[in-house]
Amino acid sequence: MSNIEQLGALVRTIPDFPKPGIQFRDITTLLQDPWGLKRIIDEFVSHYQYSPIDQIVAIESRGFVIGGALAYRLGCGLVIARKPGKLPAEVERQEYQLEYGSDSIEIHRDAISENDRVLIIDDLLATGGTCDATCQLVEILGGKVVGCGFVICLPDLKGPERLKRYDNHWLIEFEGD
Ligand SMILES: O=P(O)(O)OC[C@H]1O[C@H](OP(=O)(O)OP(=O)(O)O)[C@H](O)[C@@H]1O
Ligand SMILES: Nc1ncnc2[nH]cnc12
Repeated sequence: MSNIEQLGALVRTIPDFPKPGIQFRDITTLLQDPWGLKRIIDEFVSHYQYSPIDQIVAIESRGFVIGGALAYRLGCGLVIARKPGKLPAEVERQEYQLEYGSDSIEIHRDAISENDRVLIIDDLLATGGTCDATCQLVEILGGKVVGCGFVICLPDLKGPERLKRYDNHWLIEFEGD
């Protein structure tokens, strides 16, 4: 088995969560495996180590875990994009549709400076709504999105098409969702 196949085998699939018909790809089982956690961070480091990045924007909530470890390894800053009402200072907000509902995402207005080179990190790319909204927030604040990185992509939900204007990278794919 390749490293990537082994990583995929560490992801747990929960049928009908949080709604009937959704196959929930649960990365907690991957994160709690010492080899798995190190492997995903090392894979991202080797992909992004020569890209000029000022800030990682990590998306709530599982994106925080990966984004935090990666920002430490790449020596860049960490900005958190949060669900509404969680950030204490002035925010910019975008609404978006999810595979299973709608939501909004917020970022502190002073977290991104003009021309900051920003890498967006999340655990999973499904429809791309969450990441697209986050990219828009970064651009409204004057940042440049240099890439979007995910542990998992569900290509059938067309996230890569929605984000085709960006340089997207993911480690594991699950077809048929
Ligand atoms: O590509 P999309 O269709 O936008 O879906 C992907 C998003 O959905 C999940 O988060 P969720 O909204 O479940 O929130 P959580 O991480 O806080 O549990 C996942 O962690 C991504 O952020
Ligand atoms: N199928 C899925 N599994 C885990 N997180 C998701 N976010 C959106 N769709 C998801």
